[in-house]
Amino acid sequence: MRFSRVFLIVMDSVGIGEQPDAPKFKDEGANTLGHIAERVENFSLPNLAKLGLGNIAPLRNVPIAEQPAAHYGKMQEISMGKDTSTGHWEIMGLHVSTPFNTYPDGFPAALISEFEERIGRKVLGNKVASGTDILDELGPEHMKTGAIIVYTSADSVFQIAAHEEIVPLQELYRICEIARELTLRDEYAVTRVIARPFVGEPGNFTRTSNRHDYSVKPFAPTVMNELQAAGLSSIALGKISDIYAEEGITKSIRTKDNMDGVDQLLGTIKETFTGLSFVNLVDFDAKYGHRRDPQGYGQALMEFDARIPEILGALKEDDLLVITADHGNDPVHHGTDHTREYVPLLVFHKGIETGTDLGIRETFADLGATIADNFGVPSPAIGKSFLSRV
Ligand SMILES: O=P(O)(O)O[C@H]1O[C@H](CO)[C@@H](O)[C@H]1O
Ligand SMILES: [Mn+2]
Ligand SMILES: [Mn+2]
Repeated sequence: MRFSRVFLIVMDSVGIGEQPDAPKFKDEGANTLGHIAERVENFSLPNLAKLGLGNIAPLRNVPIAEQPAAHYGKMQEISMGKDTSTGHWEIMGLHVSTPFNTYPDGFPAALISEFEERIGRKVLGNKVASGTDILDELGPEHMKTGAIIVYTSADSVFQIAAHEEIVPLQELYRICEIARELTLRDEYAVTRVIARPFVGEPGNFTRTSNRHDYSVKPFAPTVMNELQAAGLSSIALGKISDIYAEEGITKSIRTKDNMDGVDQLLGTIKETFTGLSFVNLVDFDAKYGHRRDPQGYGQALMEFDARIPEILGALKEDDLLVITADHGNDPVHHGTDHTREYVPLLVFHKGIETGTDLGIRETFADLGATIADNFGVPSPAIGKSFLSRV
């Protein structure tokens, strides 16, 4: 069957157990969904369970559906990275075979001093840190001196934190553009610069939704470029337009949080178009995974689960819904970084009587290949379409 519209939900960081190559990433034993299900009291995901989530892997309180309403499986990432860009790019058909540059010891002194000169402010931090811990540590000094906070992580990110009342947003964005320009040079090759504005008082800082990401462009056309070139819609909701650096996108809408992401997706279901509507729900990752907060993560999953009936009810006969993720972020794992995990795959449309097992997909790109197949646009270089099994 061919579908007029594909609705793709990436639950950011909702992994479903370690991949065979997890030890290479120091992620043996990681299991985002599994550990949340074990740890969180009164955990249940009744609607995702009906779709077949419990058929993918054993999850406490998520029963195996006898007649799953969706096709189900899990996907393996083949790219050499476990960051958001790598995961999303692979979903849309790119194999990231050279890992992005990371900066476990902070950025080179030459880069920082050139940056300081260009922006007319000093830099604090310049190290690997959790984005909330570093505010507690350096926020007060930042407020006193006006020096900005620069930090990174296990990902290829140059993150810039500043208080909205000390560095006005427009200035922070300008500073980020300068950082973007400098770090695009081959010698640095940083994937993303991220503005991390915050508000509040020492000891009580909160980050605002004025976060903004400046990503490098995907190194080759993705399935979304092909959709756009074929005159189809490729609608980006939430962080999607940042992740693909506006490439292959016909319309984009930013979102405030997960529930707004679901609202915006429902908004596009009610519109008339042919093509893709693609949302990233980032709260799972940013608010709970990196914060190592299994309770909060569990609640966020349950809140999302509660919206599933609304989404299914709004779909038309020739719509396809796909729910997946981009990497893991096990909130009980060591450190505060992503984890190398399989991602769940749930594929729903109204005509399914009993969902079938799509197995372990060898690459996330099987999804991009399926979308390309459905719309009759050129297939990506990697990935096998599972459209005939849908
Ligand atoms: O600790 P915070 O600031 O949330 O940062 C996290 O968010 C970054 C971008 O997704 C990741 O690389 C990780 O560092
Ligand atoms: Mn992510
Ligand atoms: Mn993350």
